[in-house]
Amino acid sequence: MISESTPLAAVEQAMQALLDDVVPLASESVALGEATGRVLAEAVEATMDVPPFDNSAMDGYALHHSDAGHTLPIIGRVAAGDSPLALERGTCARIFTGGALPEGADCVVMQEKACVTDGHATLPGDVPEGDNVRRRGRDVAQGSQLLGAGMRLDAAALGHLAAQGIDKVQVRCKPRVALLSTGDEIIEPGKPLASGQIYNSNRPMLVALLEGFGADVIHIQHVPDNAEDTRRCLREAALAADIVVSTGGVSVGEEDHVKAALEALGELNLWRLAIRPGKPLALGRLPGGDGQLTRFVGLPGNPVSGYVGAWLFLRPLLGAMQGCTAMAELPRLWATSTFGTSTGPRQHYMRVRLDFSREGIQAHAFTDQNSGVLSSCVGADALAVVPPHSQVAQGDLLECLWLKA
Ligand SMILES: Nc1nc2c(c(=O)[nH]1)N[C@H]1C(S)=C(S)[C@@H](COP(=O)(O)OP(=O)(O)OC[C@H]3O[C@@H](n4cnc5c(N)ncnc54)[C@H](O)[C@@H]3O)O[C@H]1N2
Ligand code: MOO
Repeated sequence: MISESTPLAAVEQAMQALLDDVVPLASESVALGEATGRVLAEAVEATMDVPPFDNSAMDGYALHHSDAGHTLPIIGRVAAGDSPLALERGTCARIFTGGALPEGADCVVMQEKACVTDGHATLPGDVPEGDNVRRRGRDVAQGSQLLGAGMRLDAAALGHLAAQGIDKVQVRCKPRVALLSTGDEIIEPGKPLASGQIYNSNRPMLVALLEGFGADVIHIQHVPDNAEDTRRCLREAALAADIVVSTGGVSVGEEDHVKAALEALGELNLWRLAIRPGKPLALGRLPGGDGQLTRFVGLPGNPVSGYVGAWLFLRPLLGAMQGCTAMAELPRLWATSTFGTSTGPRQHYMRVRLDFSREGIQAHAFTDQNSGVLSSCVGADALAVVPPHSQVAQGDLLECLWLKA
């Protein structure tokens, strides 16, 4: 039984509880145009050479290198898309960038270096074999692995697939996420605020983060601050989702019902972490619709706690469900601190802006690091990790988790 007297858990324990038993979701075939950010479910093998034929890298004249230094008759013309022609020794062909190299030619002289009169080109001497020629298979060799399983498809990877003529890819299904906002004080933007109420800043922020991590946010709901509604909303949310994420209501006050609802409906695996911000994080499982257990991540209500918690916990969980190992950890870099600070028992994830220069990287902390101050996340490049019970002085090296990956 996890209670207020249970010592605060470390991040490593939370990661274990979070990722325990997670297996990648099923896969589906999607059109290449819809595949940005999706994760490959299987490796893709190259079925053809790229480029598929030797071709010219320049607009100019194709010849055999042994004919360099001579004046040659121009016997043909090859634009990109034309079928290749054949060249006899002692002749050359007009060729354009991307045009198929004629049989018998082995180099291209760019037009700026040729002198053309009366259908003849005078070409410079000493043109090496292969000059300005893009060889067949130089980029990709048929039979080689084009992309590995678990790769998140970015712009270059999509281009690489298209160059093979591929128009559909087998990718992991998007994890379906239900997002609940708890709190009687929380009002949606666009509606008037009564006194004591605040706008729901967590919702659009988390939808954007979740979608950026590859999720399909299928269910969004507001949860009133009472035990019965909290149980009902959690139960309903878990039916169709792979993950239920909630914000708020997870601390120790009598208006905080999430932990108790989770314990009543499913299981609480971990509660309260030695981190700042985000101490009252709750991890567990809820009964899903198909007899499976749906993962539950209860983020604290403070917007900065939600923001940091999403990067630290939701990103690796969504990565694991999509079979993407690159999402398991945020990229780390080391930066020189421009500030001093000290920590108590909780590891501090400070929002910093990084300056890159020839001298190295400098980390500037946002002045107010309180977990209610969302402006500390706006424009933050990284989270500087300050371990528990430690001191940081100006000039010290700080480990930073890069948020722009
Ligand atoms: N006696 C104690 N009190 C608190 C403790 C503690 O250990 N002992 N922990 C504090 C810490 S640390 C945090 S973090 C907060 C988190 O509490 P909850 O997760 O229960 O969150 P709420 O109380 O519901 O909300 C906290 C704060 O955030 C605002 N909020 C909530 N949802 C949203 C939203 N969707 N958009 C914008 N702002 C939101 C809410 O109004 C509160 O101001 O508990 C401390 N208390
Ligand atoms: O752990 Mo809480 O997020 O600091 O305010």
